[in-house]
Amino acid sequence: MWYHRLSQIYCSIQHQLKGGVRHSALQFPCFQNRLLAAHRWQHTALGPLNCVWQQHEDHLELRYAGTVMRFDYVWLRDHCRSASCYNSKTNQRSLDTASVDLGIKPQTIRMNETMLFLTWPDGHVTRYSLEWLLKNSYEGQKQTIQPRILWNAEIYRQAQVLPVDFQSFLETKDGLKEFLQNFLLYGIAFVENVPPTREDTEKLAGRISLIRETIYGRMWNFTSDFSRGDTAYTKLALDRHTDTTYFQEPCGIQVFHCLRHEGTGGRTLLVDGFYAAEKVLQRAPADFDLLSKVPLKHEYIENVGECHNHMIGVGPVLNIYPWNKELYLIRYNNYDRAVINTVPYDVVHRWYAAHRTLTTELRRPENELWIKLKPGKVLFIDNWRVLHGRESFTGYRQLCGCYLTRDDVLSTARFLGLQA
Ligand SMILES: C[N+](C)(C)CCCC[C@H](N)C(=O)O
Ligand SMILES: O=C(O)CCC(=O)C(=O)O
Ligand SMILES: [Fe+2]
Repeated sequence: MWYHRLSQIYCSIQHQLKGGVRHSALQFPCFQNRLLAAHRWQHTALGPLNCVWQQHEDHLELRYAGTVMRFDYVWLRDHCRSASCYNSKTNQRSLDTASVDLGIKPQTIRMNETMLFLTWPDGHVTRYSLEWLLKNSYEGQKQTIQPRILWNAEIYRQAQVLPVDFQSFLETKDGLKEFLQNFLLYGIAFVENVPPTREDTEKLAGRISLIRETIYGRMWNFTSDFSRGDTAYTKLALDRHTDTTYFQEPCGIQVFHCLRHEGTGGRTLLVDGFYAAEKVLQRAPADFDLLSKVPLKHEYIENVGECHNHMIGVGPVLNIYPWNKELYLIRYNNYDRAVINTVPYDVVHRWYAAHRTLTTELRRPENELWIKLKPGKVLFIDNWRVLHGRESFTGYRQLCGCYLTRDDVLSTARFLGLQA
């Protein structure tokens, strides 16, 4: 499962951090059997038996805080945090990994209540805190999933997520943190009382990230003048989609600020793509699997005025981390999807069926959140998760905004202590 409810996540994190479960080796029947193995289980000498370990031919096995972890010896040597192997001022490795013997084994292993000590054949000593190992092991990582609240219109409305005030966003750490927490949980967040100018919108963006300059510029201001060869620059309706699917790395975040609209229509549609994908996973797991495996191209070809652009991005609709199956990016844009020539005809047909299943979920009316963007209210959209669209409109409508680099937004969130 790539998705867990928030409470479960917090629970398991707390559980890990506090080392909630402390077992002795003998409480586990399977451990008794393992005692018969060539290498015997060892445990910490003093106090509660909260950690047991066993030295195998090619790895070290550790049971700590209810988790069985297995560490490759080269890995243990490579991650040594001693002053000569790791520069803790720059947080960079100094050790030349290529100089580590791939058959390396520790000469001695020792442990106290909180630390593991390994002495290597050349006498070098590596120390690890058990908490660090737990946090950084493969087995620990498998359990870590970005906390998210998947939503449909009802869930989002019920949550009554408040917009953050412009001043508080710009001037207080709490305002910024609240905003980012909302953004991470829901994939959308609002700032209100923003002066309706491009400069103030830019100021907002600069508070959390670098602006990602693209073929559309840095800050863009657009209206229905067809100044660019794309439907966005018309009055036509746009079905739900994610942007810049034709980049090798689609833009992480999109910022929208409607500066003016004198006319009718033009409401914004938002749909949580991860919510829809989860429904596909539950109802048709084979479709989910296919959507995560079939690579597709998206393409942007523009030859209007001075603008000559030809972009191609390749990747599946659903992108999941291979180690924990967590969904992290959805690429969905039927306008910009290119010719499918990456898979044979029979797979193509199954892919169309899977795409239909996802589209059905994305189009369920109860999953649609419709809002009218107004001057002063700025919307941030996680373009890797939440799809946007718009109703057709009449009259003069001017939108400004920008794309943000995802790395920088997440970096700001982490700096504020959020899990991102
Ligand atoms: C936001 N802004 C008007 C600058 C760009 C519009 C990009 C539209 C494109 N079809 C896509 O979905 O990526
Ligand atoms: O006009 C709008 O509200 C949004 C258009 C759009 O999808 C875009 O600019 O990416
Ligand atoms: Fe768009």
